[in-house]
Amino acid sequence: MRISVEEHLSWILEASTPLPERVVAVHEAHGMILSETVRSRHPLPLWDNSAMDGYALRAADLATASERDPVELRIVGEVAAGSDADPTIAPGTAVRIMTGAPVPSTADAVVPVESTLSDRSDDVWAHRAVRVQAPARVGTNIRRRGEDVAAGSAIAHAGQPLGAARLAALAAAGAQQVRVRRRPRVAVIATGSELRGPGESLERGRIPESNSLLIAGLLRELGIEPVAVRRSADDAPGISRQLRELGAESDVVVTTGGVGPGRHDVVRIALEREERVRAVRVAVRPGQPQCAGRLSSGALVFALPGNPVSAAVSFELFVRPALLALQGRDDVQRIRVPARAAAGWRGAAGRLQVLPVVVADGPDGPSCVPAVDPSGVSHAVGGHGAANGYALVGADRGDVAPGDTVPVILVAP
Ligand SMILES: Nc1nc2c(c(=O)[nH]1)N[C@H]1C(S)=C(S)[C@@H](COP(=O)(O)OP(=O)(O)OC[C@H]3O[C@@H](n4cnc5c(N)ncnc54)[C@H](O)[C@@H]3O)O[C@H]1N2
Ligand code: MOO
Repeated sequence: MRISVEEHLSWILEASTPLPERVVAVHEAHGMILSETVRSRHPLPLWDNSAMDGYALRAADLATASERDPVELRIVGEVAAGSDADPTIAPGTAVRIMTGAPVPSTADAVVPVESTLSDRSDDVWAHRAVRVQAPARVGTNIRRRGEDVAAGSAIAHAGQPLGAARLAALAAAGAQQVRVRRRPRVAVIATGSELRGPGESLERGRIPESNSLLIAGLLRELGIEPVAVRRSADDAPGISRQLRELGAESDVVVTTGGVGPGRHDVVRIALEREERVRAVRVAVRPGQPQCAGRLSSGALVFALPGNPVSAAVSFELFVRPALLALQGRDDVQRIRVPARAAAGWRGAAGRLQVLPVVVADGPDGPSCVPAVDPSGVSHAVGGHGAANGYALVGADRGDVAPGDTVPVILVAP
């Protein structure tokens, strides 16, 4: 049976019920997914403040100001950022003010220092009196209290990721702690008797193990530090034991290799006994053989094909969305952007083609070029290393001609 990517993903997402919530300090929440609505405790900005280093004054005083006939205002004080001073500005006076400092309640405009003349030739800042050569409109260079965010308005919602900008917004809005979903505990097992670790000798038939680095790295790019990263020979009882052990102490176990129909494809064989795990063939290239579901020991399992690019594509299509859904993320799909194919390639008739590409920006918008030979993608670990995205060519689309527009997702961190 061959099922579509959408069908396999929706089955996976149904099983990916959100993990428990916990309250964490805002400064420890980077990369987590919010599970509540957060409202601003106060208006942003907190008070009317200056957008410029300059002079707070009364706009009416400058009505007649011109280059030929500057208006002179007497300096009656200074307000720096952090100061709580509120000096009174009577007609004909001004105060020196710095960016971010509260605007005195009797001022209604700020004129930047560089549009003024100082009363001292050796200094840009006026000492006793400042001369202004042009009128100013009421409100000029004043950032009004609440113009960015009103007090009590929602600043972030459940399901949204806490990236740097959103965390900064929460801190500015007075949040100290936030409710988030716990991060999944994820274990990784790279299977295959041919695999060798760094520095081990590569006799005929042996190859350097790379999938554990790939999967652990993709997890880290999601902010998840794997709880275990292991290597295993093609030994069914050994793999069953590891799945039992790791499945009991993790939320998710990701394996690579051993899901094909071969005599040594022992992960598939070990998982045959698991009632809630299903083995399917998905209409995608690469990444066709997939096993996924829930282990009797408790964790979700994703048994990905061993071919390195197949493993990477499978992670992108199925594991990443599941890890986000476990954390309650509202949007588990990447944004697709159209890119111009700088070279053409053969499609994957009847299957979704997920082709590693190098995406570059240019004067005509994004373009992409295959990072690997499109006729032999799944094993091409070397070329895949240069890819920063995947072109998604629909099952019914056929070949891609140079200059065609194709949807791509950007995956590089
Ligand atoms: N008769 C058939 N043979 C194959 C089929 C099929 O339908 N019928 N499907 C092919 C497809 S498509 C894929 S994908 C693979 C699935 O393979 P397995 O999951 O069983 O993976 P392995 O056989 O263990 O390995 C495949 C390939 O990848 C290399 N590999 C595995 N693990 C690693 C690792 N950790 N680091 C680096 N490289 C790894 C491994 O040496 C193999 O070259 O089956 C096809 N065959
Ligand atoms: O489906 Mo396999 O993943 O093409 O190489």
